[in-house]
Amino acid sequence: MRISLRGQPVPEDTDPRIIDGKAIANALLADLAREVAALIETGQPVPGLAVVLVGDDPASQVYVRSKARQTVAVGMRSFEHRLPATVTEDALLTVIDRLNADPAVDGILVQLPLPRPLDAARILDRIDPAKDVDGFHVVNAGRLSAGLDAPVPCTPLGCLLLLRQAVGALSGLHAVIVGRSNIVGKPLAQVLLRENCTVTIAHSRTRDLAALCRQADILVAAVGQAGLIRGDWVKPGATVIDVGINRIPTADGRTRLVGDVAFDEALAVADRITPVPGGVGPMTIACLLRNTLAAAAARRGAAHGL
Ligand SMILES: NC(=O)C1=CN([C@@H]2O[C@H](COP(=O)(O)OP(=O)(O)OC[C@H]3O[C@@H](n4cnc5c(N)ncnc54)[C@H](OP(=O)(O)O)[C@@H]3O)[C@@H](O)[C@H]2O)C=CC1
Ligand SMILES: Nc1nc(=O)c2c([nH]1)NC[C@@H]1CN(c3ccc(C(=O)N[C@@H](CCC(=O)O)C(=O)O)cc3)C=[N+]21
Repeated sequence: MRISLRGQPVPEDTDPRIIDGKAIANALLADLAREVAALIETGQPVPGLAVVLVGDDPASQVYVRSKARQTVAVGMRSFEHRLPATVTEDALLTVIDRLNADPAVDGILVQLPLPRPLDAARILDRIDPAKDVDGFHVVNAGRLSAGLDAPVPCTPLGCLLLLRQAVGALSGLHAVIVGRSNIVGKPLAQVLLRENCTVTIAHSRTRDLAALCRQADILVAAVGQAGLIRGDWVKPGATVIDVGINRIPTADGRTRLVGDVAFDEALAVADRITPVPGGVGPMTIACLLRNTLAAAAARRGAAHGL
């Protein structure tokens, strides 16, 4: 057993190459709780986050519950709106209009994916951009890509904060992002460009993905395919950020969560790597609450220290 400087035994599974997203998220949540308390102490109303869940997708229900619990834990108000999968687009838009007009609501999140045939783009674009804590509104996405002030979508922001801790200065590094969705790949590319990385975005039509990945100083996987990225796709010394969340069956008939990266293989080659679970996932929720506090402070015209 290893012994730390303070004389405490170090658990066998703390490998300094594994980026502890859970611990970094908890530190961010503790900062947020202090900031929320300070805001309330100045006599300002308690910040509030509304989450809209349509349908009964079990994974979405787990996330929404976890978001509500953590919202309350940092001292904010949580409003949950559950609607049946059969809700009409007009009825859903009416709910958004009500939340836009509600002074107790600082942030609005519509959980994705939405059941068919609801048009996600039309619904997201109805959210008041000032309350768009996901940063998915077309105006906010446009502002981010134009280099203007905008809320950074939660998962890309979480990746950035992990990279700053793990790598430090990012300028000049080659980042390869596998995945080009509007919620992860594209906004993360904007964020890393802003950090002066050289950014390559890969997707399902990319030729010789393995050779491309091997050029990456920072390799981000946001695909949704368990173990797609193999150890020999990773450049020695690279930092690997695994955004993927895949539930795979185990031998005993249960399921377990894995990322898009073959973790043990990549750990043997990479300098630093995020695990799944306990990597990007917890950061996503902490960043959602950070964006909510920022929206609340902006709506109140108050400065905040984050
Ligand atoms: N940890 C977290 O907080 C979050 C995790 N996730 C997880 O991240 C993953 C990605 O999510 P999301 O961005 O919404 O997914 P999407 O399904 O919207 O996008 C997946 C992307 O991966 C690309 N792709 C698919 N197959 C391959 C392949 N074989 N080779 C290269 N590229 C491929 C697709 O390419 P093309 O565009 O050509 O189809 C697409 O651009 C999922 O596992 C999701 O659960 C998502 C959000 C938050
Ligand atoms: N409007 C919207 N905004 C989102 O940000 C959004 C969304 N819709 N739809 C779904 C995806 C996915 N997502 C995750 C959040 C937390 C974890 C998370 O906390 N994961 C834990 C494990 C949780 C578990 O055990 O299932 C971890 O990785 O350690 C994962 C994934 C946010 N998303």
